[in-house]
Amino acid sequence: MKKIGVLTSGGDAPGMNAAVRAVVRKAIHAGVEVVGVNRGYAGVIEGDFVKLDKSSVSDIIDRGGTFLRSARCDEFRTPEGRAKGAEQLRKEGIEGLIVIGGDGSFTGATLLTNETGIKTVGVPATIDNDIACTDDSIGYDTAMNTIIDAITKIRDTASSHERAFVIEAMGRHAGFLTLSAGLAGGAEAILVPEMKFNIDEVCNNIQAGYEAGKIHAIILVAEGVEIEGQEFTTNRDVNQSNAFIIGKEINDRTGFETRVSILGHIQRGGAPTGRDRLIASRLGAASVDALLAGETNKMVGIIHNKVEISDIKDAIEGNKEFDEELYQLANILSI
Ligand SMILES: Nc1ncnc2c1ncn2[C@@H]1O[C@H](COP(=O)(O)OP(=O)(O)O)[C@@H](O)[C@H]1O
Ligand SMILES: O=P(O)(O)OC[C@H]1O[C@](O)(COP(=O)(O)O)[C@@H](O)[C@@H]1O
Ligand SMILES: [Mg+2]
Repeated sequence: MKKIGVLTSGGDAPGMNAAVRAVVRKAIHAGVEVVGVNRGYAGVIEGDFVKLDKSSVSDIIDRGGTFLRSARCDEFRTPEGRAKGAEQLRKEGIEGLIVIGGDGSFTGATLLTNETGIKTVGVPATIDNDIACTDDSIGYDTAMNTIIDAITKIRDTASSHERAFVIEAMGRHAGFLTLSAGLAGGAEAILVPEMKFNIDEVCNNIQAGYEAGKIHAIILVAEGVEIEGQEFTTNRDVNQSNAFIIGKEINDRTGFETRVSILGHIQRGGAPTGRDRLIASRLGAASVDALLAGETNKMVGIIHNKVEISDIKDAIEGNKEFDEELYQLANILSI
């Protein structure tokens, strides 16, 4: 392989830049040319390419977002869009493509490979950490720390005013981010889509804490939680968020005056943590190794602190196991 492409796709995640940097420098080290694709699959279809050399990735290891920019591209969901994309890649001489993104981006990658023969390797990057075949995805650790920081700040004002706060965290349909941030942030209650909850029980626990002298209560809620009788909503329409319904219940049933805080896209930004820079560097480099070894339809991940290569199909379709033990521990420690 003489020339490879790299793109970032789907929701951006802190550490994507560090991953692109690793791809570029590892490939050049191996004597391979690298082309950056701007704006994910939209750039593939439009042929929006930029040649990347070692210096073009200087000063980005510490920057949030993605300098290649990202997109959600509907045209790539069609076979015609992907055929157009493959034509652009071939015209540019790109023989293999590294896709840094989430499950949706990987679905696009595997369809591109199966339909057109363009080789692809995925690098997991999403704050949601909802991808199987890797313990962590790039961006998750930074987002977790952003949420913890928000909890700490909100707890200050919650205590001053003796209030309860329902804080909504991202994660689409998954509660991984909420669980880890809620445990590490010391939330009084953690509500995630993977675990059924009883609003009476949640309110009783909060009320018991209030009566025992607690002057704050933090209820961390994943955006994907479902409440019986309510339709699934995400924070794209904050006014529909289930966090408001939960907040009203808590306000009305406990002695706590309650406020709701939707953290939103603040969770996607900021300088990546050391841990995210490390896994981004390791996975970016490993994706180049995999592509140059002739692999395709694969994803590189980190399992038990070792880089592992998996079939991308397993990463997309595999159910990432929710850690119920950790959830139980969080409940015990919160009371
Ligand atoms: N089923 C699909 N078929 C083809 N392409 C897809 C599919 N799902 C997602 N994609 C492509 O990947 C992009 C990113 O996916 P998305 O789900 O938005 O984010 P993420 O990759 O972070 O999960 C989409 O905008 C689309 O271009
Ligand atoms: O930025 P958008 O398009 O509003 O999407 C919000 C969604 O993207 C995320 O921040 C990240 O999800 P992906 O990594 O799968 O794109 C989700 O947590 C959230 O539900
Ligand atoms: Mg996704």
